[in-house]
Amino acid sequence: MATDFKSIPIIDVAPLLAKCDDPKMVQDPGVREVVKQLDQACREAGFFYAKGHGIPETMAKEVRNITHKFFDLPYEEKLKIKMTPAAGYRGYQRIGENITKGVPDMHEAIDVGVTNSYFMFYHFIYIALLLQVETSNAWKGSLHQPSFCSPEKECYKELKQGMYGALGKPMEGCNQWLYVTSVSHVMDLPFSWEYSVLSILHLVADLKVRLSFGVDVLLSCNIVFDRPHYPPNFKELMEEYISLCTEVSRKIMRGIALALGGSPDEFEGERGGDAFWVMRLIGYPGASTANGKCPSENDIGCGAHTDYGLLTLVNQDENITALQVRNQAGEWISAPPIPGTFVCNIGDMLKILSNGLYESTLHRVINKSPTYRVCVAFFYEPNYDAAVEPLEVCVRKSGGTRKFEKAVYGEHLVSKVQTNFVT
Ligand SMILES: O=C(O)CCC(=O)C(=O)O
Ligand SMILES: [Fe+2]
Repeated sequence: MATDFKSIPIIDVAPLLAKCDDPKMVQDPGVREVVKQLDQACREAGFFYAKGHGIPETMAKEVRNITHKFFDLPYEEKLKIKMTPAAGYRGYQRIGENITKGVPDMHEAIDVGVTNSYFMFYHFIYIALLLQVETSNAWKGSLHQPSFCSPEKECYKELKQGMYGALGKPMEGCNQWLYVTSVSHVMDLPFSWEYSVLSILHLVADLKVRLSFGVDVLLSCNIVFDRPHYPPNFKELMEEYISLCTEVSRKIMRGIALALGGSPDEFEGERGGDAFWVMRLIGYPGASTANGKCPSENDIGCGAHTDYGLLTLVNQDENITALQVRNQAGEWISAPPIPGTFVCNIGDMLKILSNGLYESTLHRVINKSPTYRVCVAFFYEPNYDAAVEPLEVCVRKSGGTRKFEKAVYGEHLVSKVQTNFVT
């Protein structure tokens, strides 16, 4: 339950992170202190700054810099990976395309995926499959929405076709990111024989598909083949960043499990052992003071909302205060950037699991500065098919009444994504 907090606490999570896979972690005085602070912050604000998380500030900054570079690309380039329902809600959303409570948000965004180590292998399989297509008409349909997913780690964690049946269907799709398939993109990368050979093979496969199926397939091939020019080294950086954020989140969640009075692995196994995650790069244009107009409360970068899952790590641009968190009295409390920290907040699923002991607090973004602001938000979620309900220990602690029905995380995500996205 949120209170009338006036500022957001800063927690040094280093002692927790150092010991959190130690079977004796519960007895460690450093861990206990962090757990106590987490409990207070999650009860009172639902928000805290995490310092001592171990992800170097140089890396966090590089991630933001590269995000700036992506949004600096010409609009036509960014549109090449436009987000659509058919693409499993992955890709680029232009300004105003994200909707919060019926109002278009003044931000642009991309949900990012990056190539994993099986990248080359998948590509060769892909090419081989494409070269076979002319022999089977059945491939026509699947080419429109490729039935095998791209070899990326997903912006939304990868959901393979059929993985969760009807529940997973809306989020299936290839992340429209870092598909190193066009010569133009290859030119952006340091020279490598592998990429060059791959690129030529892709072109051959593409040509063969076009000859076989004509214009209809040509369109879908363009979706696959025509990628924007990405800033170089994006892949390696994001891959590493995502894996570090996943690990930091898992460890903080072990502390939060203790804070709720559970065992450290409360959010593992069927609840979060295969945690879904989403990485969202967001760009908020600077407030325009042109034609004498003052930046107003109407220029909402992102309308008041709660996050959907367990824990969010927000990596925000330096020197611009734009994120605001609502306290119980309805006041908006600023969460200015503090170098070396993540702003962390709990999501709807943790609110349910904690039986309301912890709040998923409303927050919003208003960029009143004239400078373009980026934020890289990493959302750590339960397993996609997790049935989430209040933990017994939390029901007991909160007077014995269950305050929430069981919710399936994937359903919650899909309903949110579908209402937040305008086609
Ligand atoms: O831009 C920010 O600081 C936060 C963005 C946010 O709240 C979100 O994407 O859920
Ligand atoms: Fe949020």
